[in-house]
Amino acid sequence: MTFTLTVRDHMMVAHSFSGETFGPAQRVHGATFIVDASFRASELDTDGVVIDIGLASEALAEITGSLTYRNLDDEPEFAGMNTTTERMCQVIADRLAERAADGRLGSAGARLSSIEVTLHESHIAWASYERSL
Ligand SMILES: Nc1nc2c(c(=O)[nH]1)N=C([C@H](O)[C@H](O)COP(=O)(O)OP(=O)(O)OP(=O)(O)O)CN2
Repeated sequence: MTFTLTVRDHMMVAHSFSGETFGPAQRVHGATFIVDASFRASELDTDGVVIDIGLASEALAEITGSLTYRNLDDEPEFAGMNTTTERMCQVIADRLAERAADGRLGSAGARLSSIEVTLHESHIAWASYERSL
């Protein structure tokens, strides 16, 4: 039995990719992603929630806020990395997992079984990454 709570945010970034696969996207281009973060747990807490929506929204907003309006090519942490939709799902999920581990998601952090992040890059394409906690 698994319960899921999902919150949504968005972010706007610029980036370029390395590799012939990407054609014109090897040049710097912009992307506006809708970002969905899903928190999963097998049990609800005594309030009947997986995680408080406000807490989950704040955590996601902190992360998207730290990335938005940036050219990811200029960010040292992404040096040598293609910041694809898939990769950015992993980056955001890992940052949420850090927050679960260090207590910033409150008591939910200890109950969560996994976090899944989905980035919608357009109405026809999206990617997801799920990691266990
Ligand atoms: N698996 C992924 N493929 C691509 C990603 C990605 O993040 N993951 N990103 C891009 C580009 O950033 C952009 O979103 C689309 O660029 P575009 O050149 O339009 O790419 P398309 O594959 O849609 O079209 P082409 O026919 O290759 O130009 C690209 N791929």
